[in-house]
Amino acid sequence: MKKTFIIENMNLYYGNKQALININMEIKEKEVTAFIGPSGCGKSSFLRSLNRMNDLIEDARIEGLIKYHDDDIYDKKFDVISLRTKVGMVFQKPNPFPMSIFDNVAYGPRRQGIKNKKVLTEIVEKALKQAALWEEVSDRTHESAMKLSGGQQQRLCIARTLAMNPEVILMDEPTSALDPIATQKIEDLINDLKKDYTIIIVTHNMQQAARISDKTAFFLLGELIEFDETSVIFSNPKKEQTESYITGRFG
Ligand SMILES: Nc1ncnc2c1ncn2[C@@H]1O[C@H](COP(=O)(O)OP(=O)(O)OP(=O)(O)O)[C@@H](O)[C@H]1O
Repeated sequence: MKKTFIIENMNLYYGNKQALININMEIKEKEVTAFIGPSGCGKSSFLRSLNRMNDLIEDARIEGLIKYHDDDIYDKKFDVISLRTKVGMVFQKPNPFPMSIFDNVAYGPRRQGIKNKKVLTEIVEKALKQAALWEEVSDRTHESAMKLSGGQQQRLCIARTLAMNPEVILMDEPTSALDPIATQKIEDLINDLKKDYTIIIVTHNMQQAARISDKTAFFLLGELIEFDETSVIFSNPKKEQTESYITGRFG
């Protein structure tokens, strides 16, 4: 399988504080990769560095190499806008825009210059179907997205990302604000989407990582302790710290 990201000797600092220490990792195409580890270990910081969302944090600084396919994404000439189109992101708290369901999903394509109503309608319908939301909203796409339930809002945010035709979807604890039924819908959706997309998910929920991911990366205090097939991490980890974490001895 092709490599989507190659990360070499990567360090991340917030001012003087080092949050990630010498990370080396390869992320493969069309796999689900889960990042696990105790609070503050750097999972979200690492996720955000993959589409340069850390650029928005004033004193964040990155050293080392992050390659997306053949390109160094921190190269001065690299096009960050196109990176964020290809590498979309879904956040912990559903964050629909205060506008209609349709306009939420059409927002990105419109900003890319698509104005034709028929084309936009097709994009919106396809994205809502892919996000397993269409059946619930097909008769009210003109209504405010704020009226949807939390789980529906999160699937809408996934549809909004899909409408940009990404290759990778980064998810930062996408179910932590949801109830178990809404969580299961998102997990089913991730399972479906991995046929076509590369998915990287930060989760606090180890059962969730075990259920949905192909590979799992365990982080501790800014270091990548172990990265392997999910079945290996959860049944036969090589490092003692991983074993302690997955058996609930800390974190
Ligand atoms: N904007 C920021 N400015 C300064 N320090 C930050 C910032 N964001 C994160 N940090 C610090 O970097 C370290 C890693 O944080 P990060 O949020 O990446 O960890 P995490 O594993 O995702 O934690 P959690 O699971 O609690 O979200 C922490 O010590 C945190 O305090």
